Amino acid sequence: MTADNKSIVGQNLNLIYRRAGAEPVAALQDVSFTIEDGQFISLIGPSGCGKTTLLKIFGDLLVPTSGQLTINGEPPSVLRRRQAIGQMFQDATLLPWKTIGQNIALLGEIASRKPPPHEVAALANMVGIGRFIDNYPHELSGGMRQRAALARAYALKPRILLMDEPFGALDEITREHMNDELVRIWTKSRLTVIFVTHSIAEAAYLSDRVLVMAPRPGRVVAEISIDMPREQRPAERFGPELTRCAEEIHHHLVTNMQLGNENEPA
Ligand SMILES: Nc1ncnc2c1ncn2[C@@H]1O[C@H](COP(=O)(O)OP(=O)(O)OP(=O)(O)O)[C@@H](O)[C@H]1O
Repeated sequence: MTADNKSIVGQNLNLIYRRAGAEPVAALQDVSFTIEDGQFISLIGPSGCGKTTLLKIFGDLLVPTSGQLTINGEPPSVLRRRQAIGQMFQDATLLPWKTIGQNIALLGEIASRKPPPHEVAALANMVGIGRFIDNYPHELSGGMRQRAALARAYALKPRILLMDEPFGALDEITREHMNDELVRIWTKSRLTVIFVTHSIAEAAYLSDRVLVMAPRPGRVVAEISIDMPREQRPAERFGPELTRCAEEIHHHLVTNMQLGNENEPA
């Protein structure tokens, strides 16, 4: 595995949570991968396998106990200081007293790079909520609030976008629609996406590559490439090729499943 400046490289990442009076938890053990710049990667695995922990290492919110992560040749801390890491969560986390436009501009404003109104309007249009720029979050549906959160993340022009189950709270059809919207927007920008999901179908549909994880200790047990061209996927959502990929993901999840107690030491 070689580190170059056009990829994200994780080398033997270990993360142990330690708390006084409690058994240490091996949240990640020897996790290694190479992700090409501009790829769409999903992390999937049962609860407690370390997906959020890994995402936090990408976002420089946690430092690995040992091992190294470099993003385009630099540690996550450098990208974070440059505001080059965008984030999106299951909850849109919009400020309720600010309009959608103000929410989209918020992170830029905090970073002293407040986007001008035409840029905010372009971002809102990009995610399909241009008409709602002066509305407040409570006036929008869950899917529309997630669109606003996506525009807010894009406002900083990040190189990498970390998404932690962003569509997990949406109904199935809205989620499918948001998947297509995300692909449409991502295809134009081609930033690197690390996407955490519990949905096998979503992982197979969205990704260039899926990292399947298993718990106790948290580790990557399989990497599955999805080679189907993007433009074919909407018509092939339930077709044989994506179904075969979903079955492969399912196989690795089930094979590595440990029916254990979350309270057991790793
Ligand atoms: N701050 C912490 N202190 C101690 N243990 C923690 C801490 N955060 C997470 N853990 C433990 O580390 C392991 C991995 O947690 P993590 O949240 O990364 O898993 P996950 O795959 O994202 O789970 P989920 O799908 O439920 O969100 C779990 O056993 C969890 O209980």
